[in-house]
Amino acid sequence: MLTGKVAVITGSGQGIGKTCAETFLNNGAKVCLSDVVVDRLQATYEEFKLQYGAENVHQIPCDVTDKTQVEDLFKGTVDTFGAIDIVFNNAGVGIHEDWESVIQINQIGVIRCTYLALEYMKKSSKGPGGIIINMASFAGLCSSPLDPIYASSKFGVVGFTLSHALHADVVDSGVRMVALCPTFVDTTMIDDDNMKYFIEKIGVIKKEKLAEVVLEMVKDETNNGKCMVVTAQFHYYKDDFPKVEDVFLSTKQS
Ligand SMILES: NC(=O)c1ccc[n+]([C@@H]2O[C@H](COP(=O)([O-])OP(=O)(O)OC[C@H]3O[C@@H](n4cnc5c(N)ncnc54)[C@H](O)[C@@H]3O)[C@@H](O)[C@H]2O)c1
Ligand SMILES: CCCCC/C=C\C=C\[C@H](O)C/C=C\C/C=C\CCCC(=O)O
Repeated sequence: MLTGKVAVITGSGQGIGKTCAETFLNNGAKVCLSDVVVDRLQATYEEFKLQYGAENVHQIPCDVTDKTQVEDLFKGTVDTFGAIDIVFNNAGVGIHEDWESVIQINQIGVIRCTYLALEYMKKSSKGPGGIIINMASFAGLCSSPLDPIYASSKFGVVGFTLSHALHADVVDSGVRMVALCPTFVDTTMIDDDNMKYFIEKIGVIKKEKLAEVVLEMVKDETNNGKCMVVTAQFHYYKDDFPKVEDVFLSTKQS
């Protein structure tokens, strides 16, 4: 159970973010919903307020590319619920005509939210500690010619998360930092003819199943610096990323 815990989820007006919000609420957490699309956010907020009570759900519109809005998101959550224990940096876009905005939203947005959330969560700032889950993708672990920019943004999230988890600012902060790499999930993001071939080959993850894995990650207090891979068939922490000391220790001088 997550009773007494407070979660912030970016991009939670629909899709994976909305389903994870529902799973957290069902497990006793208070949730601050957030999205750049305000009418979608409002509709989800109204739905959850009826179902879970106004004391358990809050909404703050936020574009993760805007520093002031991200600051207002975390400050507003603490003002409303008293603290932040869980941040799910989920907001993202798929195939998009403007490649620079994909990097801005999917990669820089995650980095910005991580830095600002840490200020409210770390124990040295009298925060409660907790977990920051950064949404990447299986496309952040393999070459994906369908959309190299999307893949690049997600490789960036994996690299940042695994590296920042080991940074001096994080290791003693009481905050765990974890990356999430699902294959295709049943949201409108995958409504694209070019993806059909791959989807038929590897299948689709149900949002509800992915949300259960996210819940498992929240409850696992030993997962700092790990990367969770989720497929339609199984999920596991990928543990074969070399660490810098492994690379240097295994390098023979010629
Ligand atoms: N659906 C998949 O197959 C899949 C697989 C792996 C990873 N992902 C990732 O999961 C995340 C959620 O995707 P989804 O499938 O639920 O898609 P979705 O389109 O249903 O949801 C994404 C949400 O993010 C919001 N958003 C977009 N830009 C934003 C911004 N600048 N600021 C704040 N919010 C913004 C959207 O309004 C939307 O509500 C994304 O990061 C995506 O890359 C999706
Ligand atoms: C790589 C697909 C880019 C499309 C972006 C839109 C939606 C993304 C959804 C998921 O994040 C994709 C997840 C896993 C796909 C991984 C590999 C597929 C390889 C396809 C290719 O060869 O490009």
